[in-house]
Amino acid sequence: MSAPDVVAPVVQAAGIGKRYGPTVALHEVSLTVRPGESHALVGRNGAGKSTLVSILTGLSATDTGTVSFGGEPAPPLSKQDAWKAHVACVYQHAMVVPQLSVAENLFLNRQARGGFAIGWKQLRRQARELLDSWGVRVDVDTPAGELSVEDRQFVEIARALSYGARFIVLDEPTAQLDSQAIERLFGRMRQMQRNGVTFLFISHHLHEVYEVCQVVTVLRDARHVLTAPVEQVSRSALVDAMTGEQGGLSVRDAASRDALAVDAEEVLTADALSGDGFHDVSLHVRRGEVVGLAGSNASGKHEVAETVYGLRAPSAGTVAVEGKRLPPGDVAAALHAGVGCVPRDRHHQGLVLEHSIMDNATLSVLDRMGRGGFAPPKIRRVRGARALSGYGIVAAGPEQPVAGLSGGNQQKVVLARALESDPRVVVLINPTAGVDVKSKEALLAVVDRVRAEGKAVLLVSDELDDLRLADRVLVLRGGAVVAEHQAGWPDGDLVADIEGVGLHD
Ligand SMILES: Nc1ncnc2c1ncn2[C@@H]1O[C@H](COP(=O)(O)OP(=O)(O)OP(=O)(O)O)[C@@H](O)[C@H]1O
Repeated sequence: MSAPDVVAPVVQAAGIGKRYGPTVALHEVSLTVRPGESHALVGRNGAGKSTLVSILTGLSATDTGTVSFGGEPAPPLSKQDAWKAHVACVYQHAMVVPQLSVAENLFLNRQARGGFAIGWKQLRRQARELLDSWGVRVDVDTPAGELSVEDRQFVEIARALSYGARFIVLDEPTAQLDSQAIERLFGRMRQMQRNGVTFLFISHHLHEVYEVCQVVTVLRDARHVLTAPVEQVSRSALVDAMTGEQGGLSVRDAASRDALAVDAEEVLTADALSGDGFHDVSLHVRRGEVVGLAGSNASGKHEVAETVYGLRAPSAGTVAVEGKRLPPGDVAAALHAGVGCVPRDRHHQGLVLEHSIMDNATLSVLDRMGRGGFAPPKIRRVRGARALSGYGIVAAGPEQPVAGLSGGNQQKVVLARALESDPRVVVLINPTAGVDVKSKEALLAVVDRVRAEGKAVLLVSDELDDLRLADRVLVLRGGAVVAEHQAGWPDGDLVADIEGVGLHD
């Protein structure tokens, strides 16, 4: 027998099937993850990745098939502590109690184990020892809600390890991290891998799969289509496996478009804006122009965009649409003045999860569609159906609650909603977050169309592919605009400005 067969897989799922009503989320899916590897799980939005993870982590039951850990059958779903000893998933969204300290989050509900209570001093010491032992440098007294996304993820990983799990699922862990934080995460993953931790890594950024994983599994339309060492699968073969088509990807570059009309009038004016995390930022966006904002997460780019669409009030400066000043910090007024937005956090600012696609897609335009803010269901249904086809949303129909959509499909609903009101200014914050490579193309084509219609677009993104659409990109660092690049910029120049390093440093 060869060596790999001797060691039982960390996890083995065989013949997994799962339905949600009429939707087949998984059909006869199998997955084997070997100890010590970082195993990528990729697929288009709605392919079944999150559903598989919920089964592998004991959150939902399978309809068919089995799961085993280290060759032993998985515990019954009622024994959640036993699952925790095998596996944990770190999600994009925090699974910590924000008001409680890091130490409390780490040892919550475990203080009285074994019949004796642990004192606070001991709890803090244990927390510190745990974090130290995995090289996580976070103050244990910090309220968890104040942690950066990066630190919160490390704390959640450490918590999982403290339960004895050596198999960690990372569900789109890089989605909210800037490039430096991503490098730190990957460094930490490699280090933990050397210490016997196995990862299942979900990402829509395929280059990350090549950077940090050794094996990749592809799901497509609820089915397993491929498992192979990453060095045996080219990027285009991976995209083909995900889409079931041949032909790779194409993203348009703003540099290839006709130049803006010289007399295109200014639609969005932000004048000498200052606020929490930024100062003296001015923006002038004309009809049919896409202006990109780039920078690290601490650069202030999100805060500037959120001030433009009224989520934050500036401490100084003004925002105007077609010369009319907007009242500060008033989202509703910005919306009425013609500002549509894709917010940073779709769960808290973007969607009403328990409502249907058609309700969410028409949310911001209700007052224009019918008396008293209630659109007739027929109109909502038609518009919902239009959103499904126009944005390639995978769903049972316009009446499906948004909560039952995959993450990427939820993001498409947010974009549909932002544009439904036919705004003059569109503020997009990470519009392709969580969106699969192929859908990304379609969404970026929407941005191109919006520009052609003469809207002014402010596009905040961490992704160079997204920023390629911009006629010019402003780079923020330390809350101020430090550089401006016209379309056609070389990647290296933009990245150097974002990171604040000279190209030849
Ligand atoms: N709670 C639910 N109710 C109804 N349908 C659901 C539910 N959860 C998932 N689905 C459906 O199951 C299918 C698989 O979804 P899943 O979330 O596993 O996809 P995914 O691969 O994780 O996608 P993404 O990359 O967009 O996160 C989708 O068609 C989705 O709409």
